[in-house]
Amino acid sequence: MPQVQRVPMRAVKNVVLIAHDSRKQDLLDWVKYNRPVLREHRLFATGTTGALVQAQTDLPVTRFKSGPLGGDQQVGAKIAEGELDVLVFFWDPLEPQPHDPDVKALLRIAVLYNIPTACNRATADFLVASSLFHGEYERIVEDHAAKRQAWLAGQGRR
Ligand SMILES: O=C(CO)COP(=O)(O)O
Repeated sequence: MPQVQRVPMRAVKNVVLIAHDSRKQDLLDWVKYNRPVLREHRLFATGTTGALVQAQTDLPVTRFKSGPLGGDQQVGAKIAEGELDVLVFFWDPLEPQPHDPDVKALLRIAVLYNIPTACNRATADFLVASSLFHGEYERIVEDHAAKRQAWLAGQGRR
């Protein structure tokens, strides 16, 4: 079984924003509403989503290619390299996409690397309100990791 590398956590998160066309307005509304929190982090996006975020907010965004042109695959590769921390991906649940295999691959990689992933506004709201975006998550998780390590040692395991 291949091992997934655990990457050190960053306090300033690298957040990637992606939305399919029918959900772009939803994502833009969410970004505008949460601008005060998001401006404290680094934003990334697929091509068209990123262009819209840049045009409608003053938030700096690092853009990958457009999703259908390989952008989802670029994002997946960055996750595998430990360079992205949070995925906000408002994908379209009603229409098939020409690049559906890329969408599935990206969602798979996000699960594999334990990336907090929001696919709708309710979940995105929970993430942005959570300790993840406010610098507390690292401490909570490190505490948990230390306790688990001690328990494993007590069991004679590593
Ligand atoms: O297709 C996408 C994600 O699968 C999004 O790509 P765009 O941001 O370029 O529209």
